[in-house]
Amino acid sequence: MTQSFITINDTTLRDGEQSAGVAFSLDEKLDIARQLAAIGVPELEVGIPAMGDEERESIRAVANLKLAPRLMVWSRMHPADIAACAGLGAHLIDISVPASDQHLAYKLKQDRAWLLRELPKYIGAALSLGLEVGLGCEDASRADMDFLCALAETAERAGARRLRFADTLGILEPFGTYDKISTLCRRSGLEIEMHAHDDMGLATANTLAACKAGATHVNTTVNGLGERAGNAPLEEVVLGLNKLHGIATGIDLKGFPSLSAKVASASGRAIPWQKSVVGAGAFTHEAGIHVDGLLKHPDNYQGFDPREVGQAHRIVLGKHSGTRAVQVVYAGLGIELGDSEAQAMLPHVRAFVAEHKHPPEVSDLRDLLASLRSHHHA
Ligand SMILES: CC(=O)SCCNC(=O)CCNC(=O)[C@H](O)C(C)(C)COP(=O)(O)OP(=O)(O)OC[C@H]1O[C@@H](n2cnc3c(N)ncnc32)[C@H](O)[C@@H]1OP(=O)(O)O
Ligand SMILES: O=C(O)CCC(=O)C(=O)O
Repeated sequence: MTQSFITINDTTLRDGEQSAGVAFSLDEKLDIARQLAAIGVPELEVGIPAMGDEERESIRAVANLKLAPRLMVWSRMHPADIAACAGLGAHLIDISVPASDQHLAYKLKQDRAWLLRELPKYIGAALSLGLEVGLGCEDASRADMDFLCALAETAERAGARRLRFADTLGILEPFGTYDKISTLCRRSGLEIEMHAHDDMGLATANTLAACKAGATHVNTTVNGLGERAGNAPLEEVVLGLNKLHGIATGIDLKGFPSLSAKVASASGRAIPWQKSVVGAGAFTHEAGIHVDGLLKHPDNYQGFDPREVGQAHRIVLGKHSGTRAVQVVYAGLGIELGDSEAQAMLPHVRAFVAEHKHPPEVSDLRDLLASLRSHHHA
C-alpha cells in the first residue's frame, strides 16, 4: 500500500561522501547537517564509525548539535564495527549484509544459510547498545526474493525495525523495482527503505516506484552525490513524491539552493548546468516561443513554480530568441524597444552567440544595441 508520508533518510554524509575523491571537513559536515535539518529532513545517515576516531568524533559532533533529525550510522556485520557505534549519540544503525549470492560467495566466501544463522546475534549486539536496527541488504536487486524475505523475517524476529533494499549497482528499472518492493512489503512487517544508485540514470524513477509499491523510507543525497554515478537526488525525490504522487515528506525545498551550493563546494563536484531543480539552466529560457508563452502565462512553460524550490525563471537571448524576448530583456535594462527595432536585433544576437557561445551579458547587450542604432543612423 502506498504511504501518504515517506521518511527521507538522507545519506549525503555517508554514501554522498563515498563519491571518489570527496572528503568533508568537520565544519562542512556540521553545516550540511544543520542545513538538512533546517529544511525538515527527518533522518540523516551520518557516517561509518569503523573508519576510526576522526569519523566517530565527527558523528559525535553532529549528534551534539541536537538537531531534530534522527541519526543513523552504517556498519558491517562485524562485532568490532558494531561496537564502534556505541555512545556516539546515533539513534539507528544500518547493519549491512551481502544479500546476493554473488556478494555472499565472492566477497565473504559464505552462503545464505550462514547469513541467516549469524544475523540475529549482530542485531542483538546492536540492540544491546541502545540502537534501533535496520538491516542493510547490499546488492538486494540481484538477491533471490525468497531469500530476501527470509532475511527480513529473521531480522524482524531478532528485533530489527527496518530493511534497506539497496540497488547497489543501479541496475533496476521502475517496473522491476515496483514488483520487488511490493513483494517485500507484502511479505514483511518491517519498514522498507529504498536505496537507489544512478548508474543508468534511473535512481529517482526507481525511488518513486519503490514508494508507490509501499516503501516507507528512502535514501537520498543532495545533488545526487554518491558512489560512481551517485544516489537519488534529494531535490528530485522530494519534488517527485509531492508533485507526481501527492506524497508528503515534510521537507521545504525553498531553502534548498544554499544547501545545494554548500554540498557542491564542499564536495568539489560542480552542479551540471542542466541539472533538474538546482542547475543554473533548470529555469533558464531562450527559445522565442517559450519566452513569449511564459510571459503570457507562466503555466504555459512551467511544470511547477520555481519559487517552490527557491529559484526563479531567467530569460536570456540567443540563437533561438524571438522579438518578445528581445523586448523583455532590454526592458529589464530600462530600454524600451519597438517591434521593428527588436526584430532588427535578432540577427545581431544570433551572430553574437555563434561567435561567443554564450548569451550576451548586460554590457554586450548595450554594445549590440549601440552598434545597431549607429548603423541605422549612418
Ligand atoms: C555499497 C556500499 O556503499 S557499502 C559501504 C562501503 N563503504 C566503505 O567501504 C567506506 C568505509 N570503509 C572503510 O573505511 C574500510 O573499508 C573499513 C574500515 C570498513 C574496513 O577496512 P579494512 O578492514 O581495511 O577492510 P577492506 O576495506 O580492505 O576490506 C573489506 C572487508 O570487509 C568485508 N566485508 C564487506 N562487507 C561486509 C559486511 N557487510 N559485513 C562484514 N564484512 C564485510 C570484506 O569481505 C573484507 O574482508 P576480508 O578482507 O576479510 O575479505
Ligand atoms: O546499507 C547497505 O547495505 C547499503 C549500502 C549501499 O550504500 C549500497 O549498497 O549502495
